[in-house]
Amino acid sequence: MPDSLERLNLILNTITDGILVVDILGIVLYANQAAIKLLERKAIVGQTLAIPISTGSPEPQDINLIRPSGFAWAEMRSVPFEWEYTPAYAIVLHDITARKQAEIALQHSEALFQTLARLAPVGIFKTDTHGKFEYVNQRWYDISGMSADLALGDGWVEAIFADDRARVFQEWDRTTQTQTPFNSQYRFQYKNGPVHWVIGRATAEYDQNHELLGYIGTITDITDIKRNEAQLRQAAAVFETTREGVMITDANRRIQRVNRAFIEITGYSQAECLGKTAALMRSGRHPREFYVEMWAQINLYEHWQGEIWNRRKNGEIYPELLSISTVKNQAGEICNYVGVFADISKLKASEQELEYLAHHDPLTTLPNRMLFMSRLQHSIDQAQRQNCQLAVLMLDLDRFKDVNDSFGHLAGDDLLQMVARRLNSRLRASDTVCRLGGDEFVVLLEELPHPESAARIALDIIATMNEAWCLSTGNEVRIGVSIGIALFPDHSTTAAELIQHADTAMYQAKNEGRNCFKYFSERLTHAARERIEIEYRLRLGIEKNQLRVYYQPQLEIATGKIIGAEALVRWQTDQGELIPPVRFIPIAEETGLITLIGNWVLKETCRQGKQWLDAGLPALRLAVNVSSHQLMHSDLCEVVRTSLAETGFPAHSLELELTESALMKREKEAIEILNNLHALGVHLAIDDFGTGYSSLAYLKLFPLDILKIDKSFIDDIPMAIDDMEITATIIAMAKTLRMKVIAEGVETAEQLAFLAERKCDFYQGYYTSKPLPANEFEDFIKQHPSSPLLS
Ligand SMILES: Nc1nc2c(ncn2[C@@H]2O[C@H](COP(=O)(O)O[C@H]3[C@@H](O)[C@H](n4cnc5c(=O)[nH]c(N)nc54)O[C@@H]3COP(=O)(O)O)[C@@H](O)[C@H]2O)c(=O)[nH]1
Repeated sequence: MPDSLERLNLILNTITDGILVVDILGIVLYANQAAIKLLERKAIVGQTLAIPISTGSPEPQDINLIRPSGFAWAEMRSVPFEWEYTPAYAIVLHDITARKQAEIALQHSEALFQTLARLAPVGIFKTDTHGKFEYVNQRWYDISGMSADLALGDGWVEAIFADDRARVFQEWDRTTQTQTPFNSQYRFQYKNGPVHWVIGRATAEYDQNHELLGYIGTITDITDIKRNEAQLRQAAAVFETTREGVMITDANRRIQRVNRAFIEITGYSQAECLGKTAALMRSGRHPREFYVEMWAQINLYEHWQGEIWNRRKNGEIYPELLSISTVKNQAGEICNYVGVFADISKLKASEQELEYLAHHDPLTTLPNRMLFMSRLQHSIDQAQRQNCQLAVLMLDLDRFKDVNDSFGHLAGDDLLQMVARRLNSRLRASDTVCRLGGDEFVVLLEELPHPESAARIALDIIATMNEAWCLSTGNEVRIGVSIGIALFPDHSTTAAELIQHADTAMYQAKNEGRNCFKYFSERLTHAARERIEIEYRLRLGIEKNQLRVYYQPQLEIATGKIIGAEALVRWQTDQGELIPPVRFIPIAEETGLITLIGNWVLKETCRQGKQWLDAGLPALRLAVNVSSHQLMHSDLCEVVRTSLAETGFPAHSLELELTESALMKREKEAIEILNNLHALGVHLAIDDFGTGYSSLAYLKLFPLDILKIDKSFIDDIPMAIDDMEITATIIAMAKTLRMKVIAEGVETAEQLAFLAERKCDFYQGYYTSKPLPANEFEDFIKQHPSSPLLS
């Protein structure tokens, strides 16, 4: 390199721009240090360059340089000139890489901003230092309703909802004055367009020198959130203020939330329920199957509604009308169950109240006609199934009108209430008393033992009504009652007809002079009156000591010896009439008088027996009848024990005759009583054998000594082969059981001969003697110490 070039090179190497000399083919002829550095090539002279060496214009041109370390930018100027006599170009390369990169970054950032501003879900605005809008994005327009050109400057103010404008200005002013961030909720509405709630945020923007450039802000549309908030507030208000209890559970039915009404109804606090299941309130009134079915329905139909009994915290059980619904998540899975319920205890109570009012007489609170008819129908159905009798008694008060007319309706009402109370107190709990209206009452008697029993109750009612009545006015009055009686099934089998017949009978009673009863049929009225009269007279007769004991001899068939007698009661009236037991024993059994009579007969027989023993008569066994009522409703053992003790009659000389039906009524109790009696030493006989359903096995259960063949089997011997076979069988059976056998009602020698042939042990009957008064029986024994018949 010549000196001049050397010096030029030294100079050019001090320049920061790259200097190149290239020939017209682009081969580098010279490069200064700055060019070598810029192009990042060491041995560049002699090489070609991939740059436009001649632009044809002296104007600078930005070119892109490809370097090992990457792209670079240079501003290139090229000037043609002659280098060592050869045409060439002098090229100056000014490194503008940093500026270019900044420009590109700015372009990218601008593009990015535009994209973000376009896609952003928020409205974006930019203002100058005075708050005048310089830019808004599309979303800002969507929210505000105002186009960008109108919003610029102060135009945006028009888009603020009128009511919020003053407040927004205030807050914006504060932001500009204090240069603190703006953050406010307000509304946009432009020209009656839709209202949009927004959260507006803005912050000041500064340059590198901390000079205020303006403000950049966003508006976020929160209209939906506000709407949801409002709906949630409404739902929360409904949840908390509704009178229905609400319970929300998770998918595992664990309680998550309850409302105030729930707490008030159940008594459980929120904390006491959380995490528990609704089983907390189970009443125990529903079987397990009820809940299984309920949940099956919820799972199938996603809903269940029904009435359910639950238990409050204080233990009270109450009815609820409950709806349970499922709540599902977006995946369709159940995430909650919601139970809404109303406490319907008051509703139920008023329903019951209405039900009560519909079926009861408000004055007396007695059942009314409607309820009576339904109970009567029910009783008829039951009586039909159980083959029972029942009676309807129609009652009409006598002289009630006089009380009303004389003392006023209030006194009349007072009397009716008292009548209702007295009727109720006199009747059994199973009987139904109802008021039909006015002074008419009707009574239903169930499980009537005997048709005449109704008459007895009617008489009791009449007596009760005839007692004095003290009105609230202070007056004492007397009334009567006429009663008509109709019987099921004798008079009718339908409810309506029974009422009608009882009504007819009641009018007949009224026509017959009032204060009396009448059956629907004359025959029954007559029979009932007769029985009632007998009952009345029997009571008197007992008091007046009119009962007698007759003795019918019992003989040993093989020897003809008198071995004892059956004691049989008789009732001898003052007039000397001898009333047979068949006429009064059934009535005595019905009324319970039988116990009185039976106990008397027992004691009298023991007394007489002892007297005969003391008088030197042969030892005889005296048999006394015991009725089923006596067996079950009195302390028979004690009565027997005291009778024996008080009279001194030996127990082994006493025999008690019990009927099959009496033993079969209450088997277990009967066995115990008989065992106790047997332990006393008395003999026990089963009376009327063959008329009931006794079996061999059954007889074995009782400690019986003697079996008495019923008269009905003896009557037709020797004509009735069947009866003879039965009698023979009974005798054989008794022998198997090691029991003695006695036949009753023996009236003929043929009957006796048959019994003797069949080895029957004893007999009694008119063939030898009718039942005799004690003195005659004594004579009989003395005259007939033994019978020569079979000897
Ligand atoms: N609980 C009580 N029941 C008693 C008592 N006294 C009697 N009765 C029962 O009354 C029914 C009728 O008794 P009665 O009219 O005394 O008749 C008895 C005999 O007189 C009668 N009899 C005896 N032999 C003959 C006969 O040859 N012919 C005939 N036509 N009648 C005859 O049988 C009756 C005895 O019956 P039973 O007791 O089954 O041995 C009767 O059921 C008595 O039981 C009493 O004090 N308490």
